[in-house]
Amino acid sequence: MAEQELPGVLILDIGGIHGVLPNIVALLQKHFRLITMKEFLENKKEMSKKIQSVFVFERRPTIDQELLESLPNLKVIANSGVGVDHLDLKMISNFGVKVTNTPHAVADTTADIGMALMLASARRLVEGCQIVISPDTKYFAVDWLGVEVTRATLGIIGMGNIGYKVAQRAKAFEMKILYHNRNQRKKEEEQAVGAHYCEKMEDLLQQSDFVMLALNLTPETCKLIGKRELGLMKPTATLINISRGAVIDQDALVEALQKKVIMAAALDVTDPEPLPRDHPLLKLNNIIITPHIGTATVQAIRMMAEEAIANMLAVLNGQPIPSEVFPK
Ligand SMILES: O=CC(=O)O
Repeated sequence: MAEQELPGVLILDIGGIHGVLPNIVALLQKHFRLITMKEFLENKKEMSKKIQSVFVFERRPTIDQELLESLPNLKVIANSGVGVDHLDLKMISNFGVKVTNTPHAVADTTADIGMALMLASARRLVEGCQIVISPDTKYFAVDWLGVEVTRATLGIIGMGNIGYKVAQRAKAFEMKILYHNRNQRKKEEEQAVGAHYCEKMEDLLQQSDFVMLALNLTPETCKLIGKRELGLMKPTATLINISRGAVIDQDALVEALQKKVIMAAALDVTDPEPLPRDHPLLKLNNIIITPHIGTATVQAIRMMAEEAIANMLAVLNGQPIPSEVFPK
């Protein structure tokens, strides 16, 4: 097919820290005529007609009413990543545009970060590194005792693709696995990993040594974990978040960590991202925070692009769409 016949995809500007990575560009270019935001803004009249898809990478470009109004031939917004809380699904669907995501590409890599945070927090890895590089190092391991992950109880809130991958890994650590899902019990997954279903989230919170949040952010799950929920957790427990920052009431978390209501927290996500430098969470020593790197691997980024491309092609060719996301 000649290049000019390929369907147009709007992407971020190439290059720069937030640009689309070159290997992803190469993958997209096999199927699409790529139109950067810069090109689009410089020549809106011509470009707007060509654009049939938008490739959303790291939550950009921002999809607002103005952009949708300027793209008359837009058919699909392909989000690279599973969480679509940054997209107004209802508004987009009112424009007759479909939204897709990449739930399969992100599951292993995000579960790995969940395990990494759990292990790093339990075994105080970050403090350990700091001791080693500190000029007045004292190598007294007894001053830095951690807790064991092996055979501890893990409570997973949100047994979707990612939660299940966490459970598979936890099984290898001989953990007792509890899970809570707001809507659906997952009997097959339960059996495969030997997990126990907690109909009430409260039961999971009370029994777990590690609570891992792996659920979507929706209006219903916003601030799901607040003062009351933190108060139900064991004082020796750790809260791990690989979902979205806003599922935790962060003020309540600060207080719980300051007052040792729970032992520690390990977060890959916060609200906002990044946190302001003077945020109280950054002043605590019983917390680990990473900069939303759940899917930041060479392999995952590539798989997300492949999954997004498959979604876009399916929509444009009128075929069954592998991962469509619907407004609630
Ligand atoms: O945050 C990562 C994702 O939504 O996949």
